[in-house]
Amino acid sequence: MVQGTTSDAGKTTVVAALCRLLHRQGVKVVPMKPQNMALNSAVTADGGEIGRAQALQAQAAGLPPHTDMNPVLIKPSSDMGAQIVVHGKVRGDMDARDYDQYKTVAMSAVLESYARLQQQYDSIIVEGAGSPAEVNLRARDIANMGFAEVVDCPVILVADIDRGGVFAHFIGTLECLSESERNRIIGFVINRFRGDIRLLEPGLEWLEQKTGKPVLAVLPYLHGLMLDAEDAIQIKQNQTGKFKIIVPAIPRISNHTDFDALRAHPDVDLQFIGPDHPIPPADLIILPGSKNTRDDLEFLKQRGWQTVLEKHLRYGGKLIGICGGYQMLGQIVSDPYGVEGKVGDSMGLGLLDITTELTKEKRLQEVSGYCLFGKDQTAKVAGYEIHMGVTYASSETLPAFMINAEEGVQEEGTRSPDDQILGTYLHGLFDHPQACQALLAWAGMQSDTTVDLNALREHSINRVADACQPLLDALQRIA
Ligand SMILES: NC(=O)CC[C@H](N)C(=O)O
Repeated sequence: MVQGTTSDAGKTTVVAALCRLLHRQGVKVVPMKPQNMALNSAVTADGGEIGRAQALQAQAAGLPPHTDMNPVLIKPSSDMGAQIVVHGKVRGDMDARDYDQYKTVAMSAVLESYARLQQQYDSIIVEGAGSPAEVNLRARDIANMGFAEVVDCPVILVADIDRGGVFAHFIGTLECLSESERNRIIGFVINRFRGDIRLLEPGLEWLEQKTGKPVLAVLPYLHGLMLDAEDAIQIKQNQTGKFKIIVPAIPRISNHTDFDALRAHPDVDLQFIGPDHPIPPADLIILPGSKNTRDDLEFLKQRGWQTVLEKHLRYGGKLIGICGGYQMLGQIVSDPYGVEGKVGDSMGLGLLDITTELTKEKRLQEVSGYCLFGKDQTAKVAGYEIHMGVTYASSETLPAFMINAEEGVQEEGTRSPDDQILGTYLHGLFDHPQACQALLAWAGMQSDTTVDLNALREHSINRVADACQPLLDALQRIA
C-alpha cells in the first residue's frame, strides 16, 4: 500500500507507475483506492463511477476501470455534506458525522472489493488517502492504516520534497502511528526531487539511522506530466497560446480534467478564474461541470459573471457549458427532491432555451458519436455522462452532437439558434483530437495542430514508470 505524508505527495502517480511497471513485466496487477474524496470521476465498465485517478491507474495496469478499484467515492457537494458512492452507485447524501458512523458499512464494501480483486489478480497496489497521521480520523478508518491493518499489507510512505519538510513529515507521521502501524512501513519514498543528490544524501542517512527504515527511492521532479488530477486544479496553466479560453473556478467544479486537452494545446491560453481574480476578455468562455449546480449558479451571479457573459456574447465571443455548466445556461434549474441541497427552483442565466430538473437517478454512461457542427460534420467525439439532471430543449435550438447512447443513436446537447452558445452533458468532450479541433474551430480558432490527450497520458504514464524503476527494484529486493 502506498500512503503519503500529505495530500498530493504523489501517491496516485507512484501507484500508476508501479502498475505500469508490473504490467510491463506481465504481472496481473490492479490498482485500488479504498476511499477517495474527489469530484473528478470516471464511468466504469460495470456501469458505475470511480475517481478519475483510479481510472488512470487502471489504464497504467492495462485494464478497463472497475468499481472495485475505488469502492467508496465521496463527492462533496457543500462544506459539510457529500454524495456517497459505494461500488459505483449513489448511496445518499451524508454530512461528515453521518459518514463517520457509516464507515463500518463502507469498510465491508471495501473488503468485499478487495476480496474480489485478490481472486482475480496477482498483485494489488493500494493507494491511501490524505495521510495516515490524521489521528482524529483513525477510529473506523478505511482509507489508510485502518485498511492496512485489516488486510495486513506492507506500506510505503511518500513525501513531496518540493514542498519541503520531508524529514519532519516522515518522523512526524511515524510518531502519530501505533507500534504495529509503524512496523508495517517498510520504507520511504522521496518524490519530486531536483538538485544535487549528494546534498540530500546526509539527510537520507540520518533518516535511515533514526528510524531504522530504508529510503527506497528518490524520484525526480518530472516536468510537463499530463495525468488526470484527483481533485485539485493545477494552478499552473498553459499560457503560451494566442487563443484565450477562460473557465470560472466555481467552488464545486467537477471533472475539471475536461480541460486537460486544452491545457496541453500549444495554441491555447487556458485560465481558470478564481473568485478574487479580475475576469479578462476571452475568445471562448467555458462553464464547467458542478456538483452543486444551483449554488454555483448563485456564486457566478454574485460575482458578476452574468454581465460578463452577456457582454462576451455581444462582442461575438463563444460560450460552452459542460454538464452543470450546461444546466446553468438555461432558463430554470429545479431540484424538486433536494438532491443537491434545498428543494426549489433557480433562475438560470437565460442564455439557452432549455430547462433542467434534477432527478433522483444518476445517469452514468460512456458515449461516442460525432459533432453536428463544423465544415463536414464528421468529426468524432467521445465522452462520458455523469449527472442527475435531465434537460429539455426548445424546438428553436440546434443539437450539438449525435451520439450512441443507452437508448440508441440520438442527438445530444444544445446550440443556440445563432450558434454562439453550445451546451452538452459530455465530459471529456475535448479528449478526442477530432472533437477538440472541431470545437476550437467552432469557437473561432484557426489552427491545424491537434492534441491527442490519450497519447499524452500514455507518454506520461511511461515516463513516471521509468522514473519509478529503482523503487520497484528496491521493493522486489525486499520481497
Ligand atoms: N457533473 C456535473 O456537472 C453534474 C451536474 C449536476 N450536478 C447533475 O448532477 O446533474
